Parts: sequence; C-alpha cells; structure tokens
Amino acid sequence: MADPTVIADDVHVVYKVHSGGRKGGATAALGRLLSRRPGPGVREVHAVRGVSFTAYRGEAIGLIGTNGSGKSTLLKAIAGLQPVTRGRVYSQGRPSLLGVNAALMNDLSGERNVILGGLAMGMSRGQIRERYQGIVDFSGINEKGDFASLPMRTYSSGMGARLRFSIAAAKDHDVLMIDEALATGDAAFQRRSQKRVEELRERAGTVFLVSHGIATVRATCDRAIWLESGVLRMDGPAAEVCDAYEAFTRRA
Ligand SMILES: Nc1ncnc2c1ncn2[C@@H]1O[C@H](COP(=O)(O)OP(=O)(O)OP(=O)(O)O)[C@@H](O)[C@H]1O
Repeated sequence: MADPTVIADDVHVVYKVHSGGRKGGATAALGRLLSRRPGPGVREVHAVRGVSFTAYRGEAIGLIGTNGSGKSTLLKAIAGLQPVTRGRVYSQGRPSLLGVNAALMNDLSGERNVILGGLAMGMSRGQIRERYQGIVDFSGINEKGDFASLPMRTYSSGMGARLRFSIAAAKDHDVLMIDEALATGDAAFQRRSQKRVEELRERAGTVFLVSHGIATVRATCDRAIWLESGVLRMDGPAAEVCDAYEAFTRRA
C-alpha cells in the first residue's frame, strides 16, 4: 500500500491586502468586525482555490504554473507557514520549506549560518559538527576562497541559495519543499543537487519542487501538479503535465 505523506483537501488561501483608503470611525470598524466583511481599502486575493491532492512517500512532485498562479502560496500552506482560509492540510511529520530560509542571518558568517540552520531544523550540535564540512563542500561556497568565514551579505544570490539548499538537504526530511533553489546554482551544482533530491527520495521522503524551469521538473520529478490562477489544472506523470503546460504557454 502506498504511504500518504501530505493530503490537501479543498485548500483555499485568501490574502487580505490593506491598500490604504479611509479608515472610518470606530462604529464602522465594529460593524465590519461583527459582519466579517472586509472594510474599505481591504482587497482580497484568492491565491489558491480548492486544491486537493494526495502525495505519497518516495514521490518527487514538481509544482508548475505561470507567474502568480499560487505555487509558493500552496507550498507555504503545506508547510504550515500560511493559514488556509478553507479546507485542510494533513501531513506526516513536519514538512520543511527548504528548512531554513527564515532562520539564516545576513550579518552572520556562512559558518555560523550552517549551525543556526541546522539547529532550526532540529539537528543536535554533534550532528551539525559531523555534517559541517559536507554541507560547505556541497554548497561550493569555498571554491573561490574562504567564504564560509565571511558574512552571508557578501555572497552572490546564487551562493546564498546554494548554501541554503545544502543546509536543508543535509537532513533527511519527511517532506522537503524546494522553491526554485535548483535553478540558481551553476551546472555543476545543479547536477549535485539533482542527485541529492534523488537520495532524499530514496530515503522515503516526499520532495516538492517549485520551478519555472520545466527542464528541471522533467529531470527531477516523477509527478507534476499544474496550477493556474490558483486552480489545479492537471495532476499526473511529470512528462505528460509538462507537455500540456508547454503547449498552453506556447498558445498564451
Ligand atoms: N503576501 C501576500 N499578500 C497578498 N497577496 C499575495 C501575497 N503573496 C502572494 N500574493 C498573491 O497571490 C497570488 C499567488 O502568488 P504566489 O507567489 O503564490 O504565486 P507563484 O505561482 O508562486 O508565483 P511566481 O511564479 O511568480 O513565483 C498572486 O496573485 C500574488 O499577487
């Protein structure tokens, strides 16, 4: 029997955007609170609309769709970082959205950030010490000098993304979600990270990958979910879904 890791059941996410406007009086505000109607100047963006799917252990699922179609929002909802407005997300273990994005600090050195990121993912100091060199080597940040001892703000955006991916990939995750990270590295790093995603899959986790690079999804994922305007358009084998998506973007 296949082992489900994430179940999304009719998930909706609505963002409330405050765009200024008149504030109105306290009575009007109380009226809005009681009626649960958004006030003037509050706009709603319905970013994810009734998405349902079940992900299984061992799958690598690519999330594709045009800009603003709701991919990142759906990942954040699965990771529990974005409350769902309606519907439910059930998950086994704690899904990590590339683990450590929020925890890393630009003013600290790469070395300190590896420790911080490892702790944020629940690794012990001993485990971090053991894997430290592997993480730095994998990221390749030291290929052009001793960057691990420099603050992260001195890194190029590609170097920062590579280090984040390396920290996140150092741990085996029940559910690992990667947002665009594979697209940032150079060719050698992309090969290394594809291999690592394969390993993570073999160790029985589920990997979600958000990417604009359809080639990356074809190479790394066996299944793809295509979102358009927050609606699930297609869910199936990566090759089929990518073909349909590419035909759609050619027509658009
Ligand atoms: N914090 C936010 N507040 C309000 N609206 C938001 C917020 N984040 C995203 N949105 C809106 O939600 C919709 C979906 O955005 P999301 O970032 O999930 O799309 P995406 O498919 O990941 O886009 P991209 O491919 O450009 O990264 C868009 O209309 C966007 O403007």
